[in-house]
Amino acid sequence: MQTKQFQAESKRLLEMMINSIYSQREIFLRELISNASDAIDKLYYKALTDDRLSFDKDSYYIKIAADKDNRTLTISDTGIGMTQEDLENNLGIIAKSGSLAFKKENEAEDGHEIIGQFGVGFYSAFMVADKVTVITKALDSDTAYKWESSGAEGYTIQPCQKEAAGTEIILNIKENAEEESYDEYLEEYRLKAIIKKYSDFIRYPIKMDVTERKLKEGSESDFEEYKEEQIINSMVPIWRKNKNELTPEDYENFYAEKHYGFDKPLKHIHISVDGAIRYNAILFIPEKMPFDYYTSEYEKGLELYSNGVLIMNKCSDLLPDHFSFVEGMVDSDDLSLNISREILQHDRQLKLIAKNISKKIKSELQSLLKNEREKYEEFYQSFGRQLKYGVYSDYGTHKETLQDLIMFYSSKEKKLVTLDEYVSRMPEDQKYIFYASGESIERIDKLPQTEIVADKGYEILYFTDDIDEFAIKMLMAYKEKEFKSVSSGDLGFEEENKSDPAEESENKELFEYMKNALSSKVKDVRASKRLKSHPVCIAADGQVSIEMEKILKAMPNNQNVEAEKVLEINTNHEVFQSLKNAFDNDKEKLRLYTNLLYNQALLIEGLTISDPVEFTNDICKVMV
Ligand SMILES: Nc1ncnc2c1ncn2[C@@H]1O[C@H](COP(=O)(O)OP(=O)(O)OP(=O)(O)O)[C@@H](O)[C@H]1O
Repeated sequence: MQTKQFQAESKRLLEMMINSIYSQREIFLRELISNASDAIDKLYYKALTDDRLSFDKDSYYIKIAADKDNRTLTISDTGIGMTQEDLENNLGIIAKSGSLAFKKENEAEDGHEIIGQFGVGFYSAFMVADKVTVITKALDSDTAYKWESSGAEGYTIQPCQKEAAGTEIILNIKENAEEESYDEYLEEYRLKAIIKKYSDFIRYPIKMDVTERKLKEGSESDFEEYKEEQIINSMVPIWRKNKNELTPEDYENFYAEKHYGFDKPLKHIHISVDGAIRYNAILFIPEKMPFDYYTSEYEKGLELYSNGVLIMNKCSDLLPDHFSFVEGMVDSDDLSLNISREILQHDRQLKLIAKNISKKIKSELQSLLKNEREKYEEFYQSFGRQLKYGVYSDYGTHKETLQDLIMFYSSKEKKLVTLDEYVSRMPEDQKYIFYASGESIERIDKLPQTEIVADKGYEILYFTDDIDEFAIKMLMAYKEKEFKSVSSGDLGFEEENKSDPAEESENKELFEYMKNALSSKVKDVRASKRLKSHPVCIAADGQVSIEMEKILKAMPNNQNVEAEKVLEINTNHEVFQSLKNAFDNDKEKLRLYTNLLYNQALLIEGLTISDPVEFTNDICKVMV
């Protein structure tokens, strides 16, 4: 018989499983039961949507049988089974290759990380077994097949005998090693506990022959043992259970079993609605960002069930983009089983559910922000960008919903603050909500433009994400207070508007000369009203700010949009005296100084200078 090779990635995963020192080996049973339940689900779904098939719920179950003498543990199901081709495709290749490829760079060699972070499914059997045999017969098929593997060297497939459709997975449990005991996976009480812990809500009965004791017939003190088939799980789906009966661990186990995320959820939301629309939902706000979250690979959506039957894995219509990080499921009796994606989009019920869910997520986030600030900030580190993106997208349609959930770093508080917090402590004379944009908090801290606003004692919000300024432009104002960049032309300060006409006309020619020297690079050169200790800065007139220019330039379809730059000179700085002297005595020197100041201002802003060699030559000219 020919031994076939595993696909390279499967082999690696398998080796990790075999050598695993993962502490939670017990999850293999959860994985195998979950696969069995999925297989019955598939059959159930088929029967419900195909008139030729009938589904008698009672004859569908999962059975767990331990045989201590032969050291085997068998998990059988009466599900849809697998064809020879299915066996090749499902058990020889891993579907989640993307996650494995990602983990390659990060994982610990023993596979600890990968097991903890991703559902490893079928292969987890190799954590406890040194040989795995799968006997399966697909629905509508005449032949059954046996798949067998003792590990990474490969697997065999051959025809075999099996009466009914379904799958039987036989694990040859490893011998105990020095520090590892595997016997527990053959113990009734242990298996029962594992099933209860992870698979209690599985909708099909998980049966097991359990040893019970009874009084011997005719005796009053002698007991005898006997075996009795029992259903171990309660079979009530967790989402149909009363919230009061459930513990946080129940939700965490459900999250892990469903592979919603590789972290522990930050928060769960259990919804039961029984009114014009009826549905149950369990939603999770993850703690950590999925590795592909901000990529096009990420698929948002909730699992959609109709009366307990899974009809769609990722129903994207249930979640708006700004809450795309939410994981979970919705079950409604009011949806048709035969529903297609296209029909779903227009389904009134589904739209109502989606709207309802959105409201619920918002209010949960608000209460998290109010009552568990630290947790919210943790959440915000991962998904804040998505919320800000939500403010900006769809022409600002969702800005009202989201404006109280977004936060920015505050110059005064040195931490994230909400817009409401900012506005509520604004001094009476402060007209605007001030913000400054830059690459990082450290860089913004040093921006010359922030000086005068900070000196007035006003708080400044730091915008460090690409999306920040775009979102704020969409918001325009919060509680009637407009947003104002510290770099904008008019900061609305009284003294700013008081200028000395004599001084202005005196400097007019100098600035005109400097502007011409810089030709089209700047729109204007003027005396700064915001600089205190720094000699120079660049400000932007008009709609496009310097930060926005940087972002737009970095985009692949860059339209060459540029900010209208204004070079601002601090007339109280000593450098200004040098400029005046040069203007009176040495125009060539003024030209040199102008170029230097302009390039300095660009560098402070984090912009690139067009000719670095010329810039360094200019510095040398000043030195010699
Ligand atoms: N008991 C079973 N009956 C029928 N098919 C099965 C059974 N067990 C596994 N399979 C098939 O093998 C595939 C691979 O299983 P595996 O557990 O590795 O990943 P998965 O279940 O697809 O993913 P996940 O574990 O993340 O849900 C399944 O998708 C299914 O098609």
